[in-house]
Amino acid sequence: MNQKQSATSSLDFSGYEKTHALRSIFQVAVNLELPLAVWRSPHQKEINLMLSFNKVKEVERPDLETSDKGFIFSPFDPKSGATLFIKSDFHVSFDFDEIIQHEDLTSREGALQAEFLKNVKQQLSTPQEKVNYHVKDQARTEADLDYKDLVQLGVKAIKNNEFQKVVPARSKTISLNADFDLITKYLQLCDAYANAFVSIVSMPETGTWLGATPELLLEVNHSQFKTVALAGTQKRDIDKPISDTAWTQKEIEEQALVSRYIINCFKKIRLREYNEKGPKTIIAGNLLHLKTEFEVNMKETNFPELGTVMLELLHPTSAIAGMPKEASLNFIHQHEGFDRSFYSGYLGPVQIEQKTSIFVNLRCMQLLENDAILYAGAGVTEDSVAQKEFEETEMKFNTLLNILNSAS
Ligand SMILES: C=C(O[C@H]1C=CC=C(C(=O)O)[C@@H]1O)C(=O)O
Repeated sequence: MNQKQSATSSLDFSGYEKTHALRSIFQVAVNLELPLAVWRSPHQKEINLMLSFNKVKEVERPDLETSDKGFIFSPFDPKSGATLFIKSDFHVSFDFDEIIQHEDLTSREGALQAEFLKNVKQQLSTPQEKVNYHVKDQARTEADLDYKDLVQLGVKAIKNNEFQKVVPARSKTISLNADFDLITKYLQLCDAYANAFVSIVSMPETGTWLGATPELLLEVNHSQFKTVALAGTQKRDIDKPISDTAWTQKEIEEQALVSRYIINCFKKIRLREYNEKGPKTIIAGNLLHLKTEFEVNMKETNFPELGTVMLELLHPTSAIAGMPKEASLNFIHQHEGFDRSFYSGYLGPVQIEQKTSIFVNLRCMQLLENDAILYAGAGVTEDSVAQKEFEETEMKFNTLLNILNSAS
């Protein structure tokens, strides 16, 4: 029988630089083929590393309220793969220099933890410049249709009244610099994008994904529920105050469609009491977006399972699929021509101190041995110009490329 035991940790990180400790734990987890996630929430300093001493779990229908503590990682399309859950068996929180650990393990997990801790100690005393990460070999699919042609096809379908909006995406493969180090780049992303959710998800089943997303899908913090409608993109001019930003009619409508989608989800469950704030301009690294926030008090509305219900209704939102959902998804499946995999899926920590924060996996890339695949999409409406949407995806790639190409 697997008896639960509360293992006391024998790891002492004092005297080690935070980056070195993070690097050491990451390296040992990968060596032991453990699934792990690293994240830094928007506007926080603290970096979290969570791992499981078990294989990642497949979840058919996430139940956020009754879930174990862990990290959820879901592809865009449920048909392309299951939603995965890394149960938290070990969670280190790098809060400035303080490191907190939580464990509650079975005896098998405890034995693996002992090996893990022993290896981390060894690794801590070894100077290290680079970490390895999980790589999943995969057949690379290149889209048949040129992106601008795909956008034009979308505009034509909109003019034909097939749907109102679609968000076609593309991918781009780049070579990694010979001195690429995942942890160095991760920390640079955290510094550069204070208001993004910056993450690494690495496991044998999915390989390694790195991202800095600006888009919250949903948050449940005690009894407070939040979601946002994020859309409309322009390049940020750092010399200009964001209050001076002007948006075109096309961008205003594109974002309003995402807000309308969220309000329709509330309508479906007869939820009438919500607070709506916005839209306002927000900074997302090198870009600006329009954002409206929606908040619900789950106690006052007597809706304790709102997180789970809304996760099912919201994903994929019209910020990544289109409006109406079914027709735009059909278009994407029929014409996009490549597997989005975990791009525009969702990810985030679940039930950590009664808080769940799930983000849309944007501005992300999948790391291969020597290459990386970047992903980006753009919201297409009746007034879209193909060249502009193409440039927008290039700007979205730059969120990561600016950091990848910077000196380490
Ligand atoms: C689909 C992406 O962004 C979405 C989120 C914000 C703005 C968007 C836009 O303006 O098109 C997209 O809807 C992406 O980054 O790949």
